[in-house]
Amino acid sequence: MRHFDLCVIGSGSGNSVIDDAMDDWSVAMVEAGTFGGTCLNVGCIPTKMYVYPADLAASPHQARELGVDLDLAGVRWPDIRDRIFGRIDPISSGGRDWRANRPNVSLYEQRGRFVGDHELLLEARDGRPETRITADRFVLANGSRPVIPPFPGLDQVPYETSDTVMRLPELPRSLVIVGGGYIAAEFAHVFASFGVAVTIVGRSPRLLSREDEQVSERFTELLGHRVDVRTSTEVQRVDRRAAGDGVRLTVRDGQGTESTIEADLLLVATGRKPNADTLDLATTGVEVDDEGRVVVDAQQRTTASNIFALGDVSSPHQLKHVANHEARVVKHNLLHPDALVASDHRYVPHAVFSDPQVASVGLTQAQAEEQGLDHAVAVQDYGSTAYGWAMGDKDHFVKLVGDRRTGRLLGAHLIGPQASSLIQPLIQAMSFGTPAHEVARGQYWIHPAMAEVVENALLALPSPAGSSEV
Ligand SMILES: Cc1cc2nc3c(=O)[nH]c(=O)nc-3n(C[C@H](O)[C@H](O)[C@H](O)COP(=O)(O)OP(=O)(O)OC[C@H]3O[C@@H](n4cnc5c(N)ncnc54)[C@H](O)[C@@H]3O)c2cc1C
Ligand SMILES: NC(=O)c1ccc[n+]([C@@H]2O[C@H](COP(=O)([O-])OP(=O)(O)OC[C@H]3O[C@@H](n4cnc5c(N)ncnc54)[C@H](O)[C@@H]3O)[C@@H](O)[C@H]2O)c1
Repeated sequence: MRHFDLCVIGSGSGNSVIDDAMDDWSVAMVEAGTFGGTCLNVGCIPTKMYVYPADLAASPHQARELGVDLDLAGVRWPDIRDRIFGRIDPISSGGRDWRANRPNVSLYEQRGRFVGDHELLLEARDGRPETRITADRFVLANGSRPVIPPFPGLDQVPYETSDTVMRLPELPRSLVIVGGGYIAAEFAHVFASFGVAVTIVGRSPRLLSREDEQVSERFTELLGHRVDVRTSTEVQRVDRRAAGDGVRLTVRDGQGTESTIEADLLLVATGRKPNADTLDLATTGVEVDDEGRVVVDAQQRTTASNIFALGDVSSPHQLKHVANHEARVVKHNLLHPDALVASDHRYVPHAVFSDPQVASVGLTQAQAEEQGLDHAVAVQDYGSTAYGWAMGDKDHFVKLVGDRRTGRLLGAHLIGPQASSLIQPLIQAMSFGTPAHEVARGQYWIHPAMAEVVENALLALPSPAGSSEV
């Protein structure tokens, strides 16, 4: 049985753990799926490559209100799809080849599961024989997968998940999406912009229900102008549509009324669960929590010695920037076992790349209230700034929650154009502990850029006595 200094399971963020400083280590990289993991192949990157053309396709509507008549002559789905995967697939295969050819790395393209404390069984696959390996250290970086709810009839009909929907041969005429979170919000924008009749079935009263309530309410309202949004609605069963292909969902709304929704295609977007359960961890001493996540401490150590974990398999955030950060921490801690560092999860931001965009960091207003914090709230409309006038904006805003005592930000919640970029100075302020007033007044803000909406929101928070007004 071959023995390694290090074994990394999962080639997404796990791939970046392997460093030149480990050139004299023998390393096993184990990957059961497409090299590069979720973000590159079926996640962040292809979705955003779809969102950009979707933004273009949706622009005639906004342009019309500003006196510019544009017509959307058409959407060439195969061209959009092939541009995206023509770019991504070679990155995945190039990354795979580069990794496979490193002299100190053995790439096992097989599913791994533990059969002993530090012993992994690699299942036979495509002519590769079943193999066992051992290693001194392991990194569990094997991600998460879509949750498929047990709706009656779902196993009898064809359906898509985010893993498959981006490679469709052609656009459907209609699409029903079950779920009201990130994936539903982003794909609803993409497909609706491309002319598909989209229905979202969400069981919560609002879409993006974990966002600040005001943001989630506004998002639900605005997406509802372009998409048939059914909130507080539960799926009762799923059948094939009577005529031809497609599906029929029987749903029940908040009043208990049953109705049916028919569509060419069904997209299930009801969350992702960690892949910890695929590793047979019972033999290792690695603890898994009630939600199926590998338990890690601040240094990304599991409860078993010399086994680290990172990313979706252990993180409640399920975000690529978090997985990347944790991979840097694990790499450092593998190389410097006597000087361990901790992950910084104080201010984890996220963005939803829909239309409108949503971005958020820190506490919502409701969380600040629940925690009994002495807080102030400022809400600034994009439309109150010069760039907002230029865009004719009537719908979007920046909402800040500030700590009255320290003058620092507790949370920031943006809904509107470029929210994912506009939020960055606010993440920076929170991470470095800069008071809101200092962020606003301690630097120039370019006039009349869109970022003035952030400056004005900061200035709308109460400033500590004696703050500079200059
Ligand atoms: C549609 C979609 C859009 C997203 N958009 C964003 C976004 O815009 N921004 C953002 O921050 N995040 C986004 N995410 C989330 C982000 O993709 C994930 O948080 C991130 O990719 C997780 O990285 P990871 O390294 O933990 O796991 P992965 O990248 O999933 O890597 C895990 C790898 O392990 C392999 N594996 C699993 N089990 C085994 C096993 N037993 N043996 C061998 N190999 C195994 C898998 O095949 C996979 O390749 C999105 C996710 C999805 C699904
Ligand atoms: N822009 C981004 O950063 C981005 C984009 C896409 C995905 N992601 C990551 O991927 C993860 C998965 O995305 P997602 O949208 O699937 O999950 P999500 O957790 O954002 O949303 C899941 C939705 O499904 C609903 N749901 C769950 N079980 C259900 C059931 N049985 N019946 C009906 N509805 C049900 C929930 O109420 C929720 O609205 C996200 O949590 C996020 O971390 C991130």
